[in-house]
Amino acid sequence: MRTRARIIYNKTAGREVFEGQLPRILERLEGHGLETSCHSTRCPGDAANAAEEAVDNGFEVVIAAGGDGTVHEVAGSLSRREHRPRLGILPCGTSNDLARALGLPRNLLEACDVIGKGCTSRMDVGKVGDQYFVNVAAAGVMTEVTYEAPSRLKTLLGQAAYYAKGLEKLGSLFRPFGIRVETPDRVVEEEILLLLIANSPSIGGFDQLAPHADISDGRLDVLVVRKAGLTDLVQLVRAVLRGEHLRDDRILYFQADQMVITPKETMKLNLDGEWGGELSGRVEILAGHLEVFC
Ligand SMILES: Nc1ncnc2c1ncn2[C@@H]1O[C@H](COP(=O)(O)OP(=O)(O)OP(=O)(O)O)[C@@H](O)[C@H]1O
Repeated sequence: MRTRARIIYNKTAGREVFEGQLPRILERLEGHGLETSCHSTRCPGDAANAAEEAVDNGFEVVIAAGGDGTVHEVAGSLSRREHRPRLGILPCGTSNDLARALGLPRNLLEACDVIGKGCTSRMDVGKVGDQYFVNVAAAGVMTEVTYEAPSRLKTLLGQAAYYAKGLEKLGSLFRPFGIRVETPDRVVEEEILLLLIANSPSIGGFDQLAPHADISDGRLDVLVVRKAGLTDLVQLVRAVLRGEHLRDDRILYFQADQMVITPKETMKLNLDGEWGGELSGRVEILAGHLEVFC
């Protein structure tokens, strides 16, 4: 019996290279003994619905082809279910943070081979309220930029779109916000600029922003940038690029498997680069929740 796989692809992701390669991708997966069928997403949110349908229809493998936004939607739908098909990823987005954390090849045919060879491992999934994330939950400075950079602009300009949108918002970017983060072994209560709760080390194209984050360690890595001025931030970005930011007093970094977040004002939550509602409530890690080809 051939394994039934459903490919859910976002043709608007990254540099829109996926559809042109689709015949070769299908051929490659079929060559590995997979019986494949496809769904092209029609709009934001459609990948989540398509993944729900794939589970209902008994597919054993669901392949997310796109960037982190597409993987976020697919992984979220799988994570909600009791019976969870294996997750494959064909990275064709702009940042592809999760694919990089998993060490997947950027070449789509080679990524098909990873799925075809059938080697998998268990991956942790983060949960905030009733929503899921695979890379990062974030709030504060710069995080609003990612979901406000329209996907067409991101496709055309790649990473530059984030920065273009960031510059446009400079005025409001550096406003600190009060927050309380309570984990089983600490309480952080102060004014901060940025909160990152990371499951993987690569975030927004920065490879080592949360350097100790591991997709399968059953823990979340919390990186807090304390209230700081523009000059401090410039120094911090330099420290990030040198991989020295964890030694900086303006940064707090710790690990936890659960926490309760209470912001002092309404804050937007960004999940894997997508709009995630309002920040607050319980955040936890679901250890080994998804089986992923890697
Ligand atoms: N047919 C579509 N038209 C417009 N937007 C879509 C469509 N299908 C999906 N989307 C949305 O496109 C957005 C971007 O997708 P995705 O994250 O996969 O690519 P990316 O932004 O290029 O990559 P990355 O997140 O890795 O930087 C997501 O918010 C997704 O919901």
